[in-house]
Amino acid sequence: MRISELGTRRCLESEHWKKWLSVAVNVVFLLLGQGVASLLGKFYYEQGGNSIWMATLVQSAAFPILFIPFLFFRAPREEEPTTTTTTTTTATISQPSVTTLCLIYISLGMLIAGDNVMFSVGQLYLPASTYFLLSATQLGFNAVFSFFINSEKITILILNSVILLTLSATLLAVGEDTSKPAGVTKEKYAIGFVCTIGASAGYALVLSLMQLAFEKVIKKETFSVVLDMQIYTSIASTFVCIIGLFASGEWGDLKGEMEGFKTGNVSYVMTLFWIAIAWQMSSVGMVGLVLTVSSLFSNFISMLSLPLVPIAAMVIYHEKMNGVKIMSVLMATWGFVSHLYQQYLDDVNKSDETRESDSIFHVSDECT
Ligand SMILES: Nc1nc2[nH]cnc2c(=O)[nH]1
Repeated sequence: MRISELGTRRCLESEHWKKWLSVAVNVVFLLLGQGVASLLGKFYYEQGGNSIWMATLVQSAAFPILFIPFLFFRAPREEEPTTTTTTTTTATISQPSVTTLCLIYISLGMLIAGDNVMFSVGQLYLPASTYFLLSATQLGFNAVFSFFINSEKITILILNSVILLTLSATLLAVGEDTSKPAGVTKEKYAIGFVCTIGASAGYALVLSLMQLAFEKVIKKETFSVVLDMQIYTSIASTFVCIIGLFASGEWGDLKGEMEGFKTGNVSYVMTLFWIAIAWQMSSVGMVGLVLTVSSLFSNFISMLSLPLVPIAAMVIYHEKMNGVKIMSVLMATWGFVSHLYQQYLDDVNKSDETRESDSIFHVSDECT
């Protein structure tokens, strides 16, 4: 083996480990962020919070905290097209125009705002059991969108993991509170029902479109691309929420909501503040996983946080785990391992293909 070939192989291996490390970090961000946001979101509603637009606004409004990593990881914008070198050819990857990027960020941001508002309505109007049941459709929607929009192969392992996690989320509904939240009329219940299905489909659509934008337009795999996507879509989404907050008249009720909050004013502000931070953390993980793995995997990890919440409640509040919840956690774990194993097989296949193409000595940007 030539020394240069050995160097390239080592470099490819190090890229491979970097990818898996980045996947692990994104999984932790998404699980932790989504878990904390869900627990605190529940607390907000239980303590007397009932502003749909405020609950939606906090899902995107803390984007300015991302300016800190943005300054460190910002890649200088290339003026020239990026070139990828092989020994035989020099491929040119053209950069998308600013107009194209703006259109992508604004439309995704508006879709995200729509999803978030439906997500908040569902949580406010539905009992936990119905909410879990309906949210369980999220992965099914994503499998369909991934197939049609992202041309993903739905293998037996992926299908197995989708079915297991859907069942796991469905099981969580058993034994949960089935009574309508106080003050929820039949009409509001129906609205909550439709909105939760809409949010499940909307979230899956957003993730698949984001993957499409990364693969077909942005064509780069860096942390700065994740930050760009998260910051710019959050700006658009926050803008929509502020309009909604004023247009709905909820703005005028916020003072009363804060004063009526059972644990006090400071607790009200702190709850919203930490919900907002947790959503940013979760969203960075969510976008990062769409970029490094796929929209389906990202949605899968979002859903995984559902059965993990009872475990967190057991550790933090010493709540009892019943048999059904244990089953739900075991199914989710099996589904997770199944999905991860598919990723591993895909990775091995990719490495084999790269090795084969070593004969024409293809070298990625980082390894030249
Ligand atoms: N519908 C929906 N919206 C979200 N926003 C952030 N996470 C989720 C999720 O799991 N489902």
